Amino acid sequence: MEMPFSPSGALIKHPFAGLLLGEGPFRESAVPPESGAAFYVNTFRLDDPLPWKIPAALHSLPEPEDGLPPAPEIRWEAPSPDAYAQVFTEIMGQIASGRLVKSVPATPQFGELQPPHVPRELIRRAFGSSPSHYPYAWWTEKEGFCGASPETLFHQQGRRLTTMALAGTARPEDEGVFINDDKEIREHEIVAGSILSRLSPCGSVSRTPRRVLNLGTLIHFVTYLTLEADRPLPPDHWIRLLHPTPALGSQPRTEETLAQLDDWRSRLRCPPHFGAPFGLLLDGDFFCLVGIRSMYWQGRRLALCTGGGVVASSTLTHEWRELKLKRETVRHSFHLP
Ligand SMILES: C=C(O[C@H]1C=CC=C(C(=O)O)[C@@H]1O)C(=O)O
Repeated sequence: MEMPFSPSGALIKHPFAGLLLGEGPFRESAVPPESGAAFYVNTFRLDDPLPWKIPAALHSLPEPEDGLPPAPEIRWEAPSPDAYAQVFTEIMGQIASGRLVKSVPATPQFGELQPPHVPRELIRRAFGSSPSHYPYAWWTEKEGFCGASPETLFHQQGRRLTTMALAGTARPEDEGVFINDDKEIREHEIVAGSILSRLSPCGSVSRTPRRVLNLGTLIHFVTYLTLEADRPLPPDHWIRLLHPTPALGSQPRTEETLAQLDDWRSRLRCPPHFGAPFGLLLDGDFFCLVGIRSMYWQGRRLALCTGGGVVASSTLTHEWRELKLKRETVRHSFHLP
């Protein structure tokens, strides 16, 4: 497939409809359209007043053929552990004082894409990732982002909402100890329990037992949850109810803990869209990803951002290694060295 792409666009892989490309220019709206297609693009803080982006045209793209052009050269800078170590210490202090149970600091590695390549070429490289990943992208002429996320915030079909708790990370070869690791189990159960308690007042909820999701280069714990809602509610309601789950946000989630996380993220220079909901509304069906495993760009400057859950038993070295492991996974999903 030739690389499109229109000067502005959006792309997502939908579980049933496949790979869909929205071509700009987009009409922006505070509310979703009654019918047709609209992308939902917002920041982690949900501060875009017009998050519904209605494309000029929507195209279905064929499954990617094999074969990619050689990888573009990217000059990566070594990520600096100092700011991360400082934030980690502050989070552990908040946990020790009982004000916080969990938080998810996220930090980027910066790089410079070398000419003649442009970052939009990266989008095509994320298409061919495994069936457990959903490629997504959003771009204008000057900036954009692209990733392949294994995490859905929810999929809304009528009154049914399917969602997941995805948290707890290890290398696939460590699965034997991972499944017995109290810290990873606790990190996961904080997320699953929080989603369950947010959804329970809204209807009848069921959850699967915790299991291991193998993504090839990483494993996670995953729990799937399904809600049959008592009444139909618009996508924005569910976005605000669920985002951020403690897989990306702080537990407990209060104005104060959200503001604190915002401060940590900006000190770590985390891109504003990292971990935000990214979705597609298609005639009443709304599929929404959590925007992780991604790269962000302005001009040729790139940021590859990753985060990881911090709980009472976390250690700095372990967390720093996990961020590195996740960055390697992102590079792998973009077929980059
Ligand atoms: C925040 C990220 O991952 C989340 C999803 C799965 C496992 C996670 C973890 O174990 O910390 C994170 O909650 C990321 O990849 O940047």
